[in-house]
Amino acid sequence: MSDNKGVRRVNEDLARERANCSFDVREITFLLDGGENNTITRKKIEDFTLTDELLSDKVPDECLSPKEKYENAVRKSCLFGKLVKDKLLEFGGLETFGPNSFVLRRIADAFFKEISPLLLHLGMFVPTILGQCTAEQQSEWLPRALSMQVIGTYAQTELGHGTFIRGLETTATYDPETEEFVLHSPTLSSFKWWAGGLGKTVNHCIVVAQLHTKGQCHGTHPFIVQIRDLETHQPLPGIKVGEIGPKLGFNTADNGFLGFDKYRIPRMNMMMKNAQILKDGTYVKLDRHGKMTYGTMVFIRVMVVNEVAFNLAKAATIAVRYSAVRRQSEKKPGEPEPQILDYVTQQHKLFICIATAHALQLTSDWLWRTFSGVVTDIKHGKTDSLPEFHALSSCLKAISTSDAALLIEQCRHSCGGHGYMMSSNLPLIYSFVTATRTYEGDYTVLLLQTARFLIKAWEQAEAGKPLTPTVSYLTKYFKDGRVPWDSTSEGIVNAAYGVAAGKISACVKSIRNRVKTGLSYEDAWDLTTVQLVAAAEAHCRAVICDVYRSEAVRLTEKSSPNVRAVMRQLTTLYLHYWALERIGDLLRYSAVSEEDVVALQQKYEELLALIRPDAVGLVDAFDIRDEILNSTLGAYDGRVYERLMEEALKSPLNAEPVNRSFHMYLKPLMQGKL
Ligand SMILES: CCCCC/C=C\C/C=C\C/C=C\C/C=C\C/C=C\CCCCC(=O)SCCNC(=O)CCNC(=O)[C@H](O)C(C)(C)COP(=O)(O)OP(=O)(O)OC[C@H]1O[C@@H](n2cnc3c(N)ncnc32)[C@H](O)[C@@H]1OP(=O)(O)O
Ligand SMILES: Cc1cc2nc3c(=O)[nH]c(=O)nc-3n(C[C@H](O)[C@H](O)[C@H](O)COP(=O)(O)OP(=O)(O)OC[C@H]3O[C@@H](n4cnc5c(N)ncnc54)[C@H](O)[C@@H]3O)c2cc1C
Repeated sequence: MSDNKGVRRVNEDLARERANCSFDVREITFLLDGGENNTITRKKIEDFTLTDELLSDKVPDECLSPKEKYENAVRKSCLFGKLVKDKLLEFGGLETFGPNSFVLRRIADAFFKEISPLLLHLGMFVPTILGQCTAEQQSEWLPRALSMQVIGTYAQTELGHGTFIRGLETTATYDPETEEFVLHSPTLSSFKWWAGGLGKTVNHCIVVAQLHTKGQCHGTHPFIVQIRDLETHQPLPGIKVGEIGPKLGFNTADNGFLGFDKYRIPRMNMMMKNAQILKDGTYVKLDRHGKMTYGTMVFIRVMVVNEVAFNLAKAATIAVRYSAVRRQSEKKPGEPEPQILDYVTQQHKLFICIATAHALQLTSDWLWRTFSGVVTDIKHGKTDSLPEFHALSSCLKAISTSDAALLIEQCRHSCGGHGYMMSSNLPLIYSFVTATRTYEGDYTVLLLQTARFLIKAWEQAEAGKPLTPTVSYLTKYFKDGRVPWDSTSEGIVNAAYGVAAGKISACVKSIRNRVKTGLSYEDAWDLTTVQLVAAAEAHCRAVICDVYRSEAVRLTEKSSPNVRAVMRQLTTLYLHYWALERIGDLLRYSAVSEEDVVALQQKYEELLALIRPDAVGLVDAFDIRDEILNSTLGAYDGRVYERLMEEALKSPLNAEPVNRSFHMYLKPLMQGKL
């Protein structure tokens, strides 16, 4: 596939797709990056970080032993960390939580096929110091953490409890004699379990423990705990720490366990922004809201929406490019084999992935802006917006991770057998994203948190009280009756809100009817949880549809007509896809008719045909470099078969023509001598 100057040519089908694309790809890249300047900065950062010297791996990661994989990930984390520290100042400094942190997080995928053992340090340890420490504590810990003298993680979950934080068993008992806390793990189930980097990498850790002072328990609080010697890295006396073993993914993250045997830490190692222990052991609560210590979890939930949007964009890029290169079967006897992208079923599998990646990216940008507003409010002592934001971030985290995991798996299905190859990168992308559905709050648990808020909002609507923005639709749909049907995009968004309102109303009725039969409210709630989860899902879907549609319109106001057209096609496709997926709900809660359903299906199929010529251009617009995609099937040049063979030849099993097992086992078996 090289021309006579040694320049690698692009696969002809891909080249033709690009020549036929109706819009300027860069325009959509700028929209997704949040402006041309962001794209320029991103590309500069990519150029200086993605060097062959740092990235080259002689043996594919997946062919290494678990120990070698981990060591390689540590080596690369350190090289990457140093590079970032040395060079990033040129780009305005290490804004750990600014736009550059998203860029860095994405570039990190080129270094770590799975995950960096230092991710939790930057992703959770540093943010928790920022969110939970006083200014004085920050000035002690932040410089040491940012310069990587102190490397940390976040250890909340225990062997026995993850979801139910109030059930955590690790204790931190204050001793006024020595002005220290005594950390203790009273049971096996109280051992910390899961924290990333804990197994072998970190020397410090944020530990969430039940605070006891003056004979009273004040619930869970966060503490900074040194667990390893800074010189020798040996666990300190009183600390039992190790790695938890192989997992579906995250295998380079050295997730760990940790137990304490009456281990002492100074009083000031309690993170004291929201509560304090005075020297004499007096407990002072500063958090009027009550859940401010859960702040890091809210921050990560916001970040995760962005994470999964990007990972879905990666999977869609791989699957769409591969589908343009791959030819299979014949549509009519004797005709040449078509590109598999020409099968309408393939378009149905893949175009929703592109649209969802856009929907989640724009929703994530909007959520991030909303979050910034909430953080500013909190800085000014206002916590009124927190319940709504907790409900919103909980459901968006749940739905975005669940949608992304399902669609990434769909991308793998759409690549047939080759999608099952590790070298396609689809299995690793899936294993990473499917974990997001669980960590930082399980899917069902978070939707039930949102449902709690929705039921309260319904009761407020009933009482004629004003509602906060994301639930204000409940006032409009409060009265019983079906939502009028209108097949415009705006009409579909309204119907989605109508469905959510109908489902919330049904939950309220169900709980009340159950209470009338003599059940307690808790039991009535519990029996209604299947409906409550569905109501929270419907609410979240309506929010995503609404935000995606309105943000896409706003962002493309000044775009070229062709970009506006294709962006409109994608949003309309998303809305039609979900209307058809939830057609039972629409028939129940809206005035949609049988003819309307037929029209929805027809329009959906027309949209697939309209988007088809631009599909490759749309995934090119994600502008994900080959080093980050890490995929034999998805590289820009489309050299799919060549790359598959090149990677296969790197397998250690191909290093020798005959494996020793032949002489040890097969030959004796063949000769009846075993
Ligand atoms: C080197 C290379 C790297 C380069 C990288 C460069 C930069 C990096 C930068 C960024 C990184 C970006 C992203 C990181 C991405 C990925 C991270 C990777 C891995 C992450 C690992 C995951 C870590 C974890 O999982 S940590 C553990 C998380 N655990 C949980 O989430 C537990 C879930 N459980 C809960 O949240 C709660 O227990 C609960 C279910 C909510 C119940 O709580 P409880 O206290 O029991 O509640 P209670 O019933 O008493 O009261 C409920 C009441 O409280 C309100 N509430 C609950 N939570 C909150 C909240 N968070 N905020 C506000 N209010 C809250 C709730 O609404 C109820 O109110 P009411 O009574 O109804 O009024
Ligand atoms: C890859 C990965 C990395 C992680 N990293 C970290 C880390 O760095 N630090 C850390 O502290 N933790 C970490 N965790 C732990 C993670 O946060 C928890 O696993 C997660 O919060 C779920 O809690 P759990 O495991 O206790 O699940 P459980 O709560 O036991 O859930 C099991 C099932 O029970 C259901 N369930 C539980 N409670 C309810 C309820 N009230 N109502 C209805 N259904 C319910 C759930 O829906 C689920 O189906 C990580 C986990 C993973 C998978």
